[in-house]
Amino acid sequence: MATRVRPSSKRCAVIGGSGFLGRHLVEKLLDRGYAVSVFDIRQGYELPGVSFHLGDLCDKQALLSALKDVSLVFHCASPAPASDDRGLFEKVNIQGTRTVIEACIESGVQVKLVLTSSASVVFEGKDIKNGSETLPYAMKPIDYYTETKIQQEKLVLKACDKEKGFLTVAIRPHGIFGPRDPQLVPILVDTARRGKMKFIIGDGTNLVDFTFVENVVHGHILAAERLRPDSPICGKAYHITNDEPVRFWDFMSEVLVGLGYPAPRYHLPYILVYGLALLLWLLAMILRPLVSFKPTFTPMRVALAGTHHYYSCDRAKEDMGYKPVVTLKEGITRTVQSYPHLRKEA
Ligand SMILES: NC(=O)C1=CN([C@@H]2O[C@H](COP(=O)(O)OP(=O)(O)OC[C@H]3O[C@@H](n4cnc5c(N)ncnc54)[C@H](O)[C@@H]3O)[C@@H](O)[C@H]2O)C=CC1
Ligand SMILES: CC(C)CCC[C@@H](C)[C@H]1CC[C@H]2C3=C(CC[C@]12C)[C@@]1(C)CCC(=O)C[C@@H]1CC3
Repeated sequence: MATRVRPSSKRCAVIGGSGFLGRHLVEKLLDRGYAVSVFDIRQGYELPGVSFHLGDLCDKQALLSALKDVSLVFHCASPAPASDDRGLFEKVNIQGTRTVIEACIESGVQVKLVLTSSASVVFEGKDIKNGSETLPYAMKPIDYYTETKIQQEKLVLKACDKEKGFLTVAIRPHGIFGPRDPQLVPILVDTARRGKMKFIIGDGTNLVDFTFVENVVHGHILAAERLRPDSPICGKAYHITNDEPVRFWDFMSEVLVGLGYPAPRYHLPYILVYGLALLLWLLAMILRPLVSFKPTFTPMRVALAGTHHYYSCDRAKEDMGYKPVVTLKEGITRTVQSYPHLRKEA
């Protein structure tokens, strides 16, 4: 039988470390003196102190070699939420997460696993105001992404086992934004460039959480460093946001105007746009064998744009001393400045 080596506490692995959040997390971990192994299907960059292991998280052998001598694992890999490939979400988020758990348990004596979940696991397209972690999981998840994020979070929290020395925690961010984000700002600008950002869905007063990426990273590192057998955070989920709910359309307008595009002005009734988005989504499904088109206004995006959904961070404040490190205003300024290539040309 192979001898088990107690891993170095300053070596950690980031699964999905080539992605937007993953790379910000890797950079902060390096600053804090960790040596980092990145496991991802692609290598997005190079950094001193980081070793890359290319592979699919569904492949246990590949994972085991990346997790060698590692005592702390962050799992922030996922297919893009905009995908409609149900099979891929099930394979990566559910089967893949099972494989990650097995690999962690097999790889060491004491391993901590920090999962990036999502506050959307409780969102069903209806208003949520200051929602706490006691809200039940969505009974009717709004898309495959959310459906599989729920299963993923359940698997990770259930696997927490102090006896076996396997400790887990889930971080639930919402609406992550910041430099190098491949989704929010690029999709917004693309929609504006195609002349489709003229309308406000609903009355425009709905409050939403957007979270600057460095605050999400801060929440992950606090959780990792406080995850001990005697800590109250074992096996629990934590909302991590900017703790500054903002009107969805004010946030969008500030980013658009910051990049030189006009803010949306005309109002459309929520129910009308949601109905149209649903119809388009159904059409895209039916016609998929013949033509392939991806509607910009998906039912999920319309629901996110037209309802209140903001979450309480009280549990993270109490159990881990969480406090956002960058304000929303500062986060927006830094984000806008980081996208010179997306500015409207004069
Ligand atoms: N972006 C957002 O607003 C929010 C994101 N999240 C969660 O945060 C996490 C990180 O998201 P982002 O950084 O925005 O996404 P991203 O798409 O930039 O990064 C995901 C990374 O996972 C990797 N990956 C995908 N499938 C893989 C596989 N089978 N094996 C190994 N690596 C694989 C990708 O190559 C990519 O580098 C995800 O779990 C996502 O569900 C949660 C709440 C909000
Ligand atoms: C076309 C416009 C109506 C909206 C453009 C902006 C959107 C692309 C983003 C606004 C809120 C974002 C968001 C996510 C993705 C990008 C947005 C829809 C998530 C779905 C990403 C994954 C999650 O876990 C939850 C996020 C909620 C907010």
